[in-house]
Formats: sequence, C-alpha cells, structure tokens
Amino acid sequence: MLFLKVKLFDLDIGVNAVVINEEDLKGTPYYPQDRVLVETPAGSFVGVLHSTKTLVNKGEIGIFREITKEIPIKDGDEAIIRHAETPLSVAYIRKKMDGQTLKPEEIHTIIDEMVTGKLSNIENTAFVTSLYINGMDMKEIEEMTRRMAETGDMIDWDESLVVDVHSIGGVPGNKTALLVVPIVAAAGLTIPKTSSRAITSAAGTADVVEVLTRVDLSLDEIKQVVTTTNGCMVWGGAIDLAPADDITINIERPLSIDPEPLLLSSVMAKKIAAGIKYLVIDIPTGEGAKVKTIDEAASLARKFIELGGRVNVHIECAITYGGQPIGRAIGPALEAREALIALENYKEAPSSLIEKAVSLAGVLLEIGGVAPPKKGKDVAEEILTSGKALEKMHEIITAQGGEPKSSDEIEIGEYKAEIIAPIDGYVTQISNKLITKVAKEAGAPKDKKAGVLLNVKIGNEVEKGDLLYTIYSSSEERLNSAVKLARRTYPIKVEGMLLKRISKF
Ligand SMILES: O=P(O)(O)OC[C@H]1O[C@H](OP(=O)(O)O)[C@H](O)[C@@H]1O
Ligand SMILES: O=c1cc[nH]c(=O)[nH]1
Repeated sequence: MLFLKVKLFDLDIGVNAVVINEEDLKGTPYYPQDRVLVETPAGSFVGVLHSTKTLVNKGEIGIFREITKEIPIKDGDEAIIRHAETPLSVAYIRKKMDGQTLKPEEIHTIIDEMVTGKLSNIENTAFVTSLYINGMDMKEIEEMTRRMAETGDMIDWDESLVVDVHSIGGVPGNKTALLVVPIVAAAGLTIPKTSSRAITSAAGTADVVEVLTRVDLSLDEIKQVVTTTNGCMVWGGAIDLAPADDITINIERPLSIDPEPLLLSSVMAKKIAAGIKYLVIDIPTGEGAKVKTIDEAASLARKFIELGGRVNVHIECAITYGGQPIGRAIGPALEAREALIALENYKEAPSSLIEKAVSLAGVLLEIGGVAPPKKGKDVAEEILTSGKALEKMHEIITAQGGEPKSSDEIEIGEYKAEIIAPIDGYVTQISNKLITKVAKEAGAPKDKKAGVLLNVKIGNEVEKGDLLYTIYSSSEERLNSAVKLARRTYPIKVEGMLLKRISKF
C-alpha cells in the first residue's frame, strides 16, 4: 500500500488517470499503466497509474477533475493506493460480450462495481457495447433496473399520486417536457421530473431547462421545489438517483447509441428512485428515431409495461410521431425559447409541439383523476391557453433558482447561416440524424446557443432560394464547419414531383 496526499489537477482529461512520483513507486508492485484502487475519505475509484519526475512531489498523488465529478475528493485528502484486483465484473462482462445470459448476482456485481468506481472506462464501455450487440432478457433487465435504483438514493413522497412523463428520446427538438410538467403541475398533480442530458440528440431536456434555470439541484432542494410548486425539471445526473445511469449515459453519448436494456433500465431506475408511481413513456417512432416502426414501438411499450409491473410503477406508453423533428427549434437555447413561446402564446408555436404536449399531459391528467376519461387533452389545452401553465413554469424556474425570462430575452448564437432550397419542389424528408449532426457540429449541446431553426417541415412547398433552415453558433469556426456538413449531407430533401426520369436502360 502507498499512503499519499491528493493534489487535484484542474484538467478534464476524461479518463481516471492518476499520477505518482516515480520515487514513490520504487520498490512497490505498482507500475505505469497498472490499475490501482485509490481510496480516499470521499470515496474510492480505480485509476490508471502514470509515473512522473516533476508533475507531483514525493508523497503526492495527482488526481484529475473528472473524478471529482463523481467523488468529492479535495486537495490534501489522504489517499491509500492498493493494487486493483481485476474486478469480478470483467468475467461477467465477457459473458455478455459472448451473448450469454447473466445471473442476478452477476448483474448486481457489475452495477455495484461500476457505481463504486472499480471499473475503468474500458470495462464500462465494453459492457454498454455488449448490451448494444447482444441485449438482455426481461429478467436480466429487471435485475439491472432494481440494482441501478438501489445503488443510489430513493425519494419517498408523502403521497401516493406521484406522476411523471419520460421520453426515450431520439427525436430532435423534443422539448415537450417543458410544457407537460407545468401543465400537469398547474393541475395540482405532483410531477418531480428528472431528465438526462442529451444522449443521442443535440439537446437533452436537462440541457434545455438549464438555459432557463438551475438543474443541478440536490435532493433536498428538489423536495423543496416540488413541495412549493408541485413539479420540477432537474438533471438526474446531479443527484444520486440511480448513479449508474449517468455513467452509462456518458458512454452512450460519444457512441450515439442507446441499447434497449439500458433504455429500459435507465428510465425505470430513475423513476423508481424518484418515487414515481404513474409514468407515461413517450416513444417517438419513425425513420431516424430510436424506434422505426409502430410494431417495434408496441414491443418496446410491452416491455416497459411488463418491467413497470415488476417494479410496481404503473406505466402507460404513448407512441408518438418521430419521423421528423418536433417543432422547429433544435438546440438548448432555441428549444427553451420555443417552449416559452408555446407557453406564452400557443398560437405562435409549432402545432406539432403543442399537439404532442397536450396529448401527453392529457394522459397524465386522466391517470391523476383531475380530468374525466378522454377529456385530459381538453383540460390540458385549457391550462395551456389560459396562461396557467406559463405562470407555473415561472414558479418552477424561480423555485429552481432561475430568473423567469420572456422568450424574446433568450439569447441564441450570434453567428448564423441560412440554408436555402436548391430547387423548386416539396420538402420530402427531414433527416433526424443529419439535422442533429449539423446542430452538434455547430456546438450543441455544450454550446447552449448553438443549433438549428427549421423554416420548413415535411410537405411544405418551396421555391428555389426559399429559406429551409438557419444554423446558429457562438463560434464562427463551428458555424462554418456546420454549414460545410449541411451542404455535404443535405439534411432536408427538396424534390419536385418528377422524382426521377428514366429514358433508357
Ligand atoms: O434524445 P436523446 O438525447 O437520445 O435522449 C435523451 C433525452 O430523452 C429524455 O427526455 P425527457 O427527459 O423525457 O424529456 C431524457 O431525459 C433526455 O432528455
Ligand atoms: O433517460 C433516458 C432516456 C433515454 N435513454 C436512456 O437511457 N435514459
């Protein structure tokens, strides 16, 4: 064992590297590139060892900022270094890589070791990838869901009627939650919504809400907000609800994947932990979404409902249109602005956004008994059009530590480029994946002001030179790169009625 003092490096290098002076390593069984278990008063993690002559002094261990996002280690903390045995999980991950079924205790071990930082990025990535390739059966998914919830905090509300809505994501512009939560909260139901940051999209709900107010609230702050406003819209990753969720999501994001076993367990674990009893799952379906066909969506819905039954959460699934972006705004600030426009004056908002939001909210109002059967959508519309939802949104924004702003006060990227129609014709396709790529190339979601504002939707007739969409960014360099990508990949297809002329074979 080595006893060292922590020296924190303010550097995001993205992996669990630790640096030890080579004098300290002399005569020990620890070698560069080895994995060592680092135990500190704030928690333990597995780090890849690097040696140095000068970066840290004898008696110090250099630790990077990445770690402190998961474990609140401070400068000067005592650290005990031990050889990191190969985690038990490695054998179980190999089993899943080989397509085998994992036993409950094997799944528990993987989640436990992931959450206690004993797995390196390599093992975590191998696990996520093996689920993407080989999947899991429902028993495995149930075990993973339970463990993901049990390894974190659980919130217990002192009432039974706690509802939530959660989208599996995958469709650009899906800012629906910013309407559904205020509508449902204004109706008096308790809706403590947790969201993840973007996984495959250019803006996750947590990224969008963060434009308007704080989302990294503590459990106590969340309870306070929900008690006073009936709702919240917070980032699940900031609190210890299902901690494995944020670890796996951080691996899914660069690969832009969302394997079904994790999709099911991630959503459900967060909801169990948040004490949700009634949950509506939004399953956007269509070309370019995570789910392509109605049949696939129905099969996923059945799995959600079955899983819900096993973990005592009442689930209803809404299969929604996901064949093109929801609304016109893609990117955190653009989507926050569009959501505010919808709350301020629904007539000015895209009908796809309004329609989806009041439909989902309507289901929750019926489940919650504050609207008669089949009348939920009408009640939701009334709450939206009367301004009650906007008022509630301002309450939630304030309670979470933000300053309510009107839509025209939301800042978007100062650099912009307009993409125009190359010919007369009709918009026949808006590629979810390509439009997301353009928005991300412009800098979203890290650059909150970056994104894409659509000027057309599928079916619109356009003339050569008409505006199709505008790309925004805070950086001219990123904007130019996004424009190049847009010009190379054509996210929006414009075609005449004469699609192809064949005059000879
Ligand atoms: O589209 P991608 O990024 O893959 O999925 C992630 C998004 O889907 C869910 O949306 P919501 O919280 O129900 O609004 C997550 O919380 C996250 O915002
Ligand atoms: O919250 C979410 C949404 C989609 N997929 C996940 O894994 N988690």
